[in-house]
Amino acid sequence: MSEPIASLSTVTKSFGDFVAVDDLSLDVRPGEVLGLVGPNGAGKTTTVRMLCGLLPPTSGTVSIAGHSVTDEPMAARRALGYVPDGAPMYPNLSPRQHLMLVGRLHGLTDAEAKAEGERLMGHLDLGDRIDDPVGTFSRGMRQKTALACAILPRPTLLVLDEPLSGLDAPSASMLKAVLRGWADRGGAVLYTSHLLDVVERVCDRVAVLAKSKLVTVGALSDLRAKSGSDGTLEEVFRALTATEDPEAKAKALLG
Ligand SMILES: Nc1ncnc2c1ncn2[C@@H]1O[C@H](COP(=O)(O)OP(=O)(O)OP(=O)(O)O)[C@@H](O)[C@H]1O
Repeated sequence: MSEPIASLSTVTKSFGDFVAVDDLSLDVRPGEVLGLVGPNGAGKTTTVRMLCGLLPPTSGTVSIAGHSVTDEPMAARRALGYVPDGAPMYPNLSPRQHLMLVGRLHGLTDAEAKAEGERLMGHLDLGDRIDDPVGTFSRGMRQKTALACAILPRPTLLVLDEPLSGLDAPSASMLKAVLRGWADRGGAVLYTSHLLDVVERVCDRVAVLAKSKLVTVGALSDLRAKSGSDGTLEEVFRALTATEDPEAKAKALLG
């Protein structure tokens, strides 16, 4: 099997006495969209932040494209495009300024970043807003700008944390096709989401985290076999994470 594009190896992250990610080993393989799912507080964002070099692991190692995220952060970052949840950006800067910054960080010339940035923003229906401050943008517009910044340098690995939130239906459909196309062209995608129907349709493999630990990782058929459920990813997820029936919970909540 070919070398993984990204690896977390026996990674643990503690905040004081609390272990947020416990002894996690996970590979992202070339050509795949890997889904990362789990209940609220399971440790998904903490895992993604460690993978992207934004949070140092307490123990274990993380690498992207063969480069240690802690020892060779610049080389690892050059292989990575990251769209964080909520896409925090510099409010006073325009998409063009963000794209130029990203371009410089990744060794593109300003002319290359300008041309490619304009092309991407045009396809994202934001060509006419490329010089406006992102602080004036809607959530979905910021999300699209963050996506353009992430894919501008054509990274080997795309990491997206809940990327569909805020996108309108056509934009969400386009993004799903982009993820699939990215992987089909030899890149890799780590995709974190609570939208299990989308994860089921887009991802080749799914990693299930619960209570800081990896419950299992595999294709939906593997997860079905492991859970003993023959149903949708949502049903498999409930079985694997021992989540209560939502209807019963809603009844209890309403009293
Ligand atoms: N900086 C921090 N300090 C203390 N605890 C933290 C910190 N960051 C995360 N945690 C804790 O780690 C656990 C995992 O959080 P994380 O954000 O990774 O979960 P998640 O799976 O992304 O959840 P959600 O689906 O709700 O976004 C939570 O209990 C959270 O309170």
